[in-house]
Parts: sequence; C-alpha cells; structure tokens
Amino acid sequence: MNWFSYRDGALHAEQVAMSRIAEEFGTPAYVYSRAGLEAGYKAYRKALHDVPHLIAYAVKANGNLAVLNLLASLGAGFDIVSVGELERVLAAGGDPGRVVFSGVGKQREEIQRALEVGVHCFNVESETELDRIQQIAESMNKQAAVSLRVNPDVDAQTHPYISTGLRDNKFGIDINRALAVYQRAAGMPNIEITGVDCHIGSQLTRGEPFIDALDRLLLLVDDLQAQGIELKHIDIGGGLGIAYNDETPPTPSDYLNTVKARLHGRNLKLVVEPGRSIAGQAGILLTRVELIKRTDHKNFAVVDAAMNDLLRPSIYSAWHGIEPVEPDDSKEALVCDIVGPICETGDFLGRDRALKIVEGDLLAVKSAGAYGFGMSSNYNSRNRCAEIMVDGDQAHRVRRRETIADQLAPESLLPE
Ligand SMILES: Cc1ncc(COP(=O)(O)O)c(C=O)c1O
Ligand SMILES: N[C@@H](CCCC[NH3+])C(=O)O
Repeated sequence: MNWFSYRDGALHAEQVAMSRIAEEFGTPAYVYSRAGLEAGYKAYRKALHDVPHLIAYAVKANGNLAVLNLLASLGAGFDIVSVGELERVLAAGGDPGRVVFSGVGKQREEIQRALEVGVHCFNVESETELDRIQQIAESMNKQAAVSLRVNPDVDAQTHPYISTGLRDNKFGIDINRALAVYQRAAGMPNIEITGVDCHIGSQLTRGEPFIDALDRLLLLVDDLQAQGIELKHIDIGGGLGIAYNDETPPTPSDYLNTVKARLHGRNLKLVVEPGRSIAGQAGILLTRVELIKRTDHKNFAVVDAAMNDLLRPSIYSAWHGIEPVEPDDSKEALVCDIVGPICETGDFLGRDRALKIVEGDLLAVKSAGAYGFGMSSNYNSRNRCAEIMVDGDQAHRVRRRETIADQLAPESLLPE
C-alpha cells in the first residue's frame, strides 16, 4: 500500500499535490505522509494487540524529529544505535524506558548517558561490551538491564551488505557461546538479565529465515531456563521487507501470527524493531529534471537529486520506482538513466527507465521514507534537502533545506 496516489492528473500525498510542494518548498525534497507512517505503525500494533509487546521503531530508518514525535505519540518505543539517536528520541518526546540500545561499538559515554536516562535495555553484542556495561553501571551505582544479541548463523537471503545474522557478520554473540555468556552475566552485580535479542538483516522478503532464527533462539531460552536464568522478553529485531518493485514480503500480521504461534505458552514479552516496514512506503523523494542529455548510445535525465540525497541505488543497486508527478501521455517516452549532478558514475537513482518526460518535469522516487534522508550527506558540498510532512490537506516543512552557509559555519581554519 502506498499513500501517494494520482488524482486530477497529478501525484498527491493525501490531499496535497506534489507540484504545490515543489513550488512552496523547492526540490529536491523528501515528502512523508503522516497517514502512511501511522498506518505503518498501526499494522504492528494491531498484529500484537493480544500479547505483551514493545514496538521499538528503528530510528536509523528515518530519524526526523516529527516522525519520531508522531510515533512516540502513538505509543512507540525506539531501537537506537547511538547517543545521537537517543537524544533525538528524547527531543521528540519519546520515553527512554521504551528504548532498546543496539550496536556493536557502544562507547563509554553512550552507555553512561543511556544508564542516566534509564533505557529499557542494552542489546549487548559482545562479551567486551558486557564487561564495559558492568563497569560503568557499577561506577554509577546503577543496575543495567541487558539482553544479549545472539548471532544465530541464519542466512537472511537479502543483500549481503545488510545481512547481519551470519556468523561471518560482525553482529551479535555466537549462539554457541551465548549460554556461557549469560552465565557470566548472571554473576555480575550490576547487570540485570532481561531478555534475548536477534536481528538477522534488513529487507527480508521471505518469512522462513525469521522463523529459523526464532526457533534457534527458543532452544537457547529453554537451555537458559534449565540453568535457572529466566528471561522477561524476546526481541526478534526488525528486517521485514517492503515491495520496492515486485517483491512480495509477508505482511506484519502474517509474519507476527507465525511468531506468536511459536511463542504461545511462554511468558515472554515480544519486542520488535521494525524500521523500513513502518516508514519505507510513507515517503518519496521529489526531484526535478534539470536537463536531458542525449548521446548516440544512451540518454540521461539529469535531475536535481543525487546519490548524496538517496544512496541506496548506488551502494546496493537498489531499485526504486520513479514516476513523473504529472503523467502526460502526449510526451514521447525516453529510455534513460536518471542521474544526479555528482561526479561519480555510481550517482544514479534509476537505470534504463522509459519515462515520458521533458526538462523541468517533476519526478517522484518512491518507497524512500526509510534509509533515504537518514543516509544522505553533503558529498560534493551539496546541501542536504528539506523534509516535508503531509497531514491531510496541509504540508509542513519538518526540516529546512540546508544552505551553503550551514556547511561553512562549522568549519575552522588553521590559526595564522
Ligand atoms: C539492530 C537493528 N534493529 C532493527 C533494524 C531495522 O531494520 P529494518 O529497517 O529492516 O526493519 C536494524 C537495521 O537493519 C538493525 O540493525
Ligand atoms: N541502509 C539499508 C538498511 C540497513 C539496515 C540497518 N541495519 C538500506 O537502505 O536498505
């Protein structure tokens, strides 16, 4: 389902025409749909209404403050991987008691801050980190709630760069070591064991790898119980994919019904960490065709967005739907690559697309609500673009476009 649809010959986000947004706020711009974000979150809430649960939205997918604030107001918790993400959650009104802290390289100051505000738990990714948390918690005279992120050695069948549950990946504690690490943790005075966690990758389009990983985790839960270590929660991570093109991932409810059936009869709160499946389809990148470049071999539509705005096509060869905002059949179809102005051949948003476009037309790059703005950069000293949230018939700017002055301000010169 997509919250961007065509009416009166133009693409609308809910009731606002994209051409109006381009006029008012300029391009390129990310445009999010409040209704889409709400629906993404509520799909999880509905699927989990009958079991104790925590929906910890993965901030990395889209950490815009208005997005976080909206999700917090709906009751979401958050999965964070840095103190920066923690501060964003707090600034957006999120409840630290509903935050899980993941990541393989948590720094001392980050652990300290998380203990200070009282996060729900740390998803611990190594024994070294466990020792570090014990040490810091002791120095602060606090108890640290801890869940071990286990690496179950399961192939998520996704792009290798975003697969995280194989034993060759840097994430989590080898499942074969987990029992011993739990036993060590149980003896640490400032550690409170609360759960177990795994996250095997992102953009999974089949349910089997999730269930495979869950089954392995449940064997561990049973072993722990036999050793007298009782867990309060099981965190199955995020990772559910979306349809960028013709993929057919399970819906949250299909996926979670299978999970709930597996957990039936166990006294475990179910924690999930979805990112993409909440925000992905609720955003587009709006861009304008600067010029059309024709050669004997190939045509290029050079647009005003680039790989610095949307990196996914460049680094994962990811496919995003690209469509004119005002489709016009009277125009001639042009087979072209949609490219940005950046000095890299890898700077493309789409390849070999047939588009009926001329210079000046607006394009929508679809399914860009997750891992879009969050992965953007200032490469080639380009300004990071604005973010707009459409709410019914209103469009609000929820982050202004940077200016060159913003980029120059923090720089310092060597003393003379
Ligand atoms: C630990 C962790 N949790 C949750 C997520 C969210 O994943 P997704 O956006 O695929 O749901 C990620 C990213 O893959 C992650 O690394
Ligand atoms: N950045 C990735 C997803 C990585 C998920 C983070 N663990 C993407 O754009 O698809």
